[in-house]
Amino acid sequence: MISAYSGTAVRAAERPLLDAGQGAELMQRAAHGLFSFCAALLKERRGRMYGASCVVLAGAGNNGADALYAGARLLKRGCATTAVRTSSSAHAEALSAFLAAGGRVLELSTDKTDEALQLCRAADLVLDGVLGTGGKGGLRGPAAHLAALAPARLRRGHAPAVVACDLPSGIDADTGQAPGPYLQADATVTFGAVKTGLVAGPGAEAAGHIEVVDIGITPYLGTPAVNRLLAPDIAALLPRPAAGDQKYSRGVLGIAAGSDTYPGAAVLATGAALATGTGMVRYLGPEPVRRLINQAHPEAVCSDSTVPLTHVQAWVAGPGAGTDEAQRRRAVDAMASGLPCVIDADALSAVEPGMGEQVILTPHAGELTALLNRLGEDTDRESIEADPLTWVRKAAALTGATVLLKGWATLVAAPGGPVFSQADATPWLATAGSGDTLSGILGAMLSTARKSSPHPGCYAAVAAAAASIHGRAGKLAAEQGPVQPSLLPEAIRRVISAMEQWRPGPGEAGIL
Ligand SMILES: NC(=O)C1=CN([C@@H]2O[C@H](COP(=O)(O)OP(=O)(O)OC[C@H]3O[C@@H](n4cnc5c(N)ncnc54)[C@H](OP(=O)(O)O)[C@@H]3O)[C@@H](O)[C@H]2O)[C@@H](O)CC1
Ligand SMILES: [K+]
Repeated sequence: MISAYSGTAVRAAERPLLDAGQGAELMQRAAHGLFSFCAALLKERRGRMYGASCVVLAGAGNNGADALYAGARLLKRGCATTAVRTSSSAHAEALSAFLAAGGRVLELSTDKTDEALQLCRAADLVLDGVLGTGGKGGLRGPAAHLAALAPARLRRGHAPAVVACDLPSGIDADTGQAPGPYLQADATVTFGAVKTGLVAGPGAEAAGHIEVVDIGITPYLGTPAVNRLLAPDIAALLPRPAAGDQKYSRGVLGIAAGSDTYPGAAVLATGAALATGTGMVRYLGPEPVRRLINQAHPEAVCSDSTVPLTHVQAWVAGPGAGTDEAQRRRAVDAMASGLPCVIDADALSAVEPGMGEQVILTPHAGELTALLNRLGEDTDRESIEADPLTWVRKAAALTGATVLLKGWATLVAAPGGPVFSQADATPWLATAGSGDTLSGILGAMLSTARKSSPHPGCYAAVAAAAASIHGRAGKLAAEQGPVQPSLLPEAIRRVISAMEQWRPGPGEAGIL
C-alpha cells in the first residue's frame, strides 16, 4: 500500500531533523535520489548518460536547490545542463555547486520564455524544481507564463522527459489543486513520503509515475491522509471460494437496476458481477429487462420481488433505474436493510443523511454536485473537480455513507476516514455503461466479503479495490481497441485471475 501525507505533515515530520541540524544531509539524500532516477531514465531512453542535454528549472527555495544539486551530478556524468532560474534569489550553496560543475544559467523573464522553452524542447530531460512543498497559491510571474505555454510547446513531437522534483510546480501539496498553470510531469520523484497532492485532483494526473526517495523522516510521519492499494492489498480483499462452499455460503448479490427506458445498465452490472465472482445474482426489475438479462446471463435468477422479501448479502441499486418507481422503492429499502449496498446513478437521488458506511455511493462529479446541492451544500461541478479530496470527505461526513467519487484518480472516503485514491484506469473507460460495470464488480465483492468483524473503513477499502479491478480491466480491454463495457467481463475475469499471484499466503496478514 502507498501512504500519502499532506505537504504540511511532511514538513512537520522534517522539523525534528532540521532542528537537529541535519537539513543539508536531508537535501543531499533528496538530490541523490533525484539524480539516480534521472540517470536511470536517461540510460533507458538513450542507452547512456554521456552527451545528454538537460534543463533544470530552479526556483528560489529548497526545491530549486534539490534540482540544482541533481543538475550538478548530471554535469559530472557528461550531461550538458542549463539551469533556468525562475527567481532572482537562489539557494547559494546549490547554485555554486551547479556552477562549479560547469552548468550554464539562464535568468527567466517574460521575454526569455521562448528561449527557455526552446532549450527545454531540445533537451532529453527537464527537471522541474520551481516550487515544492513551500509553494503558496500557484505559480507566479515568468514561471507561470512558461508553465502556461509548456503544454503546447513541450508535449508535441519529440518531447523531453519532464521529471518533477518533489511535486509538479503549481500543484498544491496538500490537496492536489492547481490554482493556475502547472508543469505536467512524466514522473515525480518525491521525498520522504508521497504527498496527498500527488494522488488527488489535478495533481494526480500532473504527477505521472511516482517514485519515493527515503530521506529518513518515516519515523516522524503520523497517520496517512490517503492510501493507495497495490496488487497484494487487492488480492487480500478478493475472497476465494473454499472447499465446502456452496452458492449461498459464498454470498448472493441482489441487483435492482435497469428500467424499461434503460435496460442495458442492468445487463452490464450483472455481467460484471458474475465475472467478478459471487454465489448467485438475484435480479429484481421489470419483465423486459429480466428477459434481456436471462438472454445474456442465464445463470442470473430474475424476479419482480421486493427487497425485504429477497435474501441476499449485498445490493446494487440504481444503474439505469431512471424514473421507475419500483426501482426507487428497492433502492430505499436496500439502503435501510443494513446490508452493504452500492448506490449508483438514479438511486443517488434517494440518499439522505445518516446512511451508515455500509452504504457505498458511487457518483461522478456531476452526480455528487446534485447530491450535495440537495443536501444544502453550495458547490458546483468545477469546484468538485478542482478539489475532489475536500468534497469527497465532505460528502461522506454529510451522508454518513462511504463515497466513491469517480475520476482520473478515483477517491473513496469513509465517514471520518480513511480515504483511498486509485489511479489504475484508462481514459478509454470514460464511456456510457462503464459505471454500471463498476457497480457490478463492487456489489459482487461486497456479497462475498468475509464479514466476521467489519471495522471502520473496510467498505472504503473494498470499494477502492473494486475501482482498481475495474481500471485494470479497462486497461487490459483497451489493448484491443476502444473499451466496450459489454465486453469488459472477459477482462475482469483475467484481472482477477492474475491477482492470484499476489494473494497473501497462510498466516500473512492482508490489510484488513
Ligand atoms: N525541508 C527539508 O528538510 C527538505 C526539503 N526538501 C525540499 O525542499 C522543498 C521545500 O522547500 P522550501 O520550503 O524552500 O519551499 P519551495 O517549495 O522550494 O519554495 C519556497 C520558495 O518559493 C517562493 N514561493 C512560494 N510560493 C511561490 C509562488 N506561488 N510562486 C513563486 N514563488 C513562490 C518562496 O518565496 P516567499 O513566497 O516565501 O517569498 C520561497 O522562496 C521540498 O519540496 C523539497 O523539494 C528536500 O531537500 C528534503 C529536505
Ligand atoms: K517541483
